[in-house]
Amino acid sequence: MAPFAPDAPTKQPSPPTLYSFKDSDELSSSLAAFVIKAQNEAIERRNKFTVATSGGSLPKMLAKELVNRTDNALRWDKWEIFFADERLVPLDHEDSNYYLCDKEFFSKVPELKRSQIHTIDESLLEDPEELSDAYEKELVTAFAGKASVRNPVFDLILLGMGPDGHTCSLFPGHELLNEKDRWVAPIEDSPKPPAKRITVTYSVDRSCRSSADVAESFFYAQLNHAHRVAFVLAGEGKQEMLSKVLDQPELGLPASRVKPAPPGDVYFITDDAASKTTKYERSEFKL
Ligand SMILES: O=C1O[C@H](COP(=O)(O)O)[C@@H](O)[C@H](O)[C@H]1O
Repeated sequence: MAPFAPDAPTKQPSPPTLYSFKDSDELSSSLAAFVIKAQNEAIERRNKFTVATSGGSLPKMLAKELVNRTDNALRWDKWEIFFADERLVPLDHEDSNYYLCDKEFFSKVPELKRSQIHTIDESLLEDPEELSDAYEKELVTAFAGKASVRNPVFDLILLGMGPDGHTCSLFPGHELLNEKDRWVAPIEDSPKPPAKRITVTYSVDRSCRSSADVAESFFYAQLNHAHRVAFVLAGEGKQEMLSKVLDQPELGLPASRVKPAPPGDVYFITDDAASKTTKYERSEFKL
């Protein structure tokens, strides 16, 4: 399979694809099939699978059909897991996205080693800037093998969306929506507690930092540089905001701004309760 080579910046991102399923069971089994396809393509491409996950309602829906499988479809040894956002609390704190993912998902997969899961550095909790820089470096190092080369492109980014349209820890109207420099940024005034967090940013336009990177003309990362980005949303509580995000992208809500550079794609994988009111066209789920 050809390596990911983002097209010229003049090419427009593809519109989102909406898959809607009758209930949460169907959503979870289709999500598992979607993840396995992304995994298989990534392994064929680079012999590993890099995934960024979120907290909130996602880990439970993700785990439902991924853990305890008996069909050998999952190649856990190839997974490298990162966090699309994280709260600045100890990793065993119940507000931690790692803690939640571990409780719902990782701990149920004995094949997954702790070294495959890239968590924040707990020793830096008192210094959000430092911690955020360290996590960015962690990401760069894991992707490129050395911190001086910077070209992470996630194979899959899994996102949730809050009732205000926030995704990761990117909140409506917040200055971080315009962050063009950092791939991972700290936020200390999150309107949803806890206030201190880090988040992956969009950072699509500024895809290089050093002149060497400029010469290396495709050099892409973050939310808008991934093979696949998937929002996973279930329940009536997501209905109103999903309609706004899909039907009124001009509102510029944080979730609407996720537009991966071609050939990356963005998907909304929902149940019918969440997608009930959107007028956006549903696509037939085929892999
Ligand atoms: O604060 C956060 O919220 C979002 C959405 O959570 P959900 O419970 O509405 O699914 C989540 O995606 C993010 O990781 C988390 O830090």
